Amino acid sequence: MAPHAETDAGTANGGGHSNNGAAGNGSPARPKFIVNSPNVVYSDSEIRSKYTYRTTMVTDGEDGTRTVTPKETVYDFKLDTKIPKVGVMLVGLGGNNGTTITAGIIANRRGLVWDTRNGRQAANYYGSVVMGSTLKLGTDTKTQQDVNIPFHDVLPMVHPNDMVIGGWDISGMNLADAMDRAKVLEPTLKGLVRKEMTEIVPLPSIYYPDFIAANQEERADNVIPGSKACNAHVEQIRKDIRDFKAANNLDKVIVQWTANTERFADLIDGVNDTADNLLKAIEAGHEEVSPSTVFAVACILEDAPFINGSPQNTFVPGCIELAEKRGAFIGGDDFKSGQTKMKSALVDFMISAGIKLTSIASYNHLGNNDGMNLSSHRQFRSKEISKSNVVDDMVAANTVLYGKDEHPDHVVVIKYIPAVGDSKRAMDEYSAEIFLGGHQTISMSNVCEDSLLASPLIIDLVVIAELMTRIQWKLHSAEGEGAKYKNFHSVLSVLSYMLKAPLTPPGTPVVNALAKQRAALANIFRACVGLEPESDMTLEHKLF
Ligand SMILES: NC(=O)c1ccc[n+]([C@@H]2O[C@H](COP(=O)([O-])OP(=O)(O)OC[C@H]3O[C@@H](n4cnc5c(N)ncnc54)[C@H](O)[C@@H]3O)[C@@H](O)[C@H]2O)c1
Ligand SMILES: O=P([O-])([O-])O[C@@H]1[C@@H](O)[C@H](O)[C@@H](O)[C@H](O)[C@@H]1O
Repeated sequence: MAPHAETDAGTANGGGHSNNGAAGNGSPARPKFIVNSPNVVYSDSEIRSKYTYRTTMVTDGEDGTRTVTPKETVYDFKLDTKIPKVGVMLVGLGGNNGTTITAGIIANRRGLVWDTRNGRQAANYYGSVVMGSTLKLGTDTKTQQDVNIPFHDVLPMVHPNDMVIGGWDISGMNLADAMDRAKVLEPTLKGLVRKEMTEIVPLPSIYYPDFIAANQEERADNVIPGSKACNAHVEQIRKDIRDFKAANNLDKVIVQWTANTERFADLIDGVNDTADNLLKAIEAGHEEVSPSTVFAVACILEDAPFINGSPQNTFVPGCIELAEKRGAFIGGDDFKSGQTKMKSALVDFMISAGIKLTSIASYNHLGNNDGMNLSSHRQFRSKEISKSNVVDDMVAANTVLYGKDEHPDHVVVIKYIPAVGDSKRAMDEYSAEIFLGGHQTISMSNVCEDSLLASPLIIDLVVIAELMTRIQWKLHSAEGEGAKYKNFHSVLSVLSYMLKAPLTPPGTPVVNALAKQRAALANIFRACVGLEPESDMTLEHKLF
């Protein structure tokens, strides 16, 4: 049966139209709700709020006493409500994730419906926290029931249907052929988007063979001359960003690395320890500067937010310092899509329930190109690190179960088995000690369609990173220079919910617990419109 003809945009799940009636054309978006508070002021182009941030400070006295003091800090937030026209440039556009998210946005934008063996399937954005989930706004005054709204409606955000997609790949294959190579999408859907996908050809990219597996060489037919870092590469990438922005009449460009996992770069004083040294190392063609770091530097210099969806240490200290100096935004590392997302939720539940997790055996096999790249040890090592560190904060927080430096055994295994393609098989075993010497073992099999789970995260990372560029803050009591509104720190740790190895501002703690990450996201956005964090205390249902 021929693929169903496209339907009106409004009929597909999740596809829908742009939000707030402002389709990324820079006009102010109509808020989905109005906060009735003296602390929130709306204008044609901004929402300003006064927000009291309440924390608790703990002081341990030398005599062993512990004093706990509530602390209040009053902030002013300013949100630019004009939704810009946003372009997304993917490094690795021709890969499984790149082709899948591109086809997915086309399908949603056009409201496509196609035949599958289970019947008709409408386009949707399931798996995107922004487009597929809700958050509690408050309590209905009449029914006393929770009022939940789409996450996307809490603040004016870019709609993925309005995003313009482009990018680079060392493989010059057009996206229709690359989509076939990826073997992720249903033929009926591919048939409906093939024409548009054929017209998208990745820009040539930089290729330094030593950083990815040798088995990737055969696809490297679309490369910019030069096999190590140089200023010309930085300038070419910057020009590509400017040209893409101009050609599509964009207000902003966000760049994401969804190219192959690189080996870790050695951290070398005098090379990548400071911003100046890193720029000099690139100019000198130092062989320890990776392609992903060159992309990051180019984006920082071009003031295009750069997000690393892979586990390598793109953000060497000099790169972070450069972003801080220039007030550019960066975020990473490594999309948290299936096996690790489940791990961070399960470990959070077990340890916070007082169950002493003693070992995690985390195995998976997959057969896509990512898996082939990871079959090379140095690239696997990057992934092993990001998949292994994801429980550290939860273990360290429970000193009842774990002594100093005590932690569960944790083994990560990834095997490449071409036959299963993108349909990764994850098998995990969690062992734990329970009451009175008992033991609990949880064995889990989790078939993760890798690209269909990871691609919606690309949307979340873009939408939230873009939103963060429109939020500024200052201390309410500040005067003089301090009274100027400032951006959030360059390192967008607010993106951690979508990432395995969250990058945080130097010296600040890493939070991997999934529920905490999501709560931080939701409550920061609530604060921008003067709303208290959702505490889930529901005293109104307990005190009457
Ligand atoms: N579930 C997931 O798919 C998932 C989850 C977490 C992280 N990741 C990471 O995301 C990345 C992409 O995953 P994928 O499944 O799409 O992999 P993929 O191998 O299908 O795609 C990677 C693409 O990057 C291209 N590439 C390699 N080096 C490049 C360079 N220097 N410049 C431009 N393009 C380059 C390759 O040609 C390929 O097309 C991988 O690093 C993977 O580890 C994926
Ligand atoms: O599912 P998850 O743990 O988030 O992460 C995935 C790994 O399990 C898989 O082995 C790897 O190939 C993917 O790139 C991704 O990193």
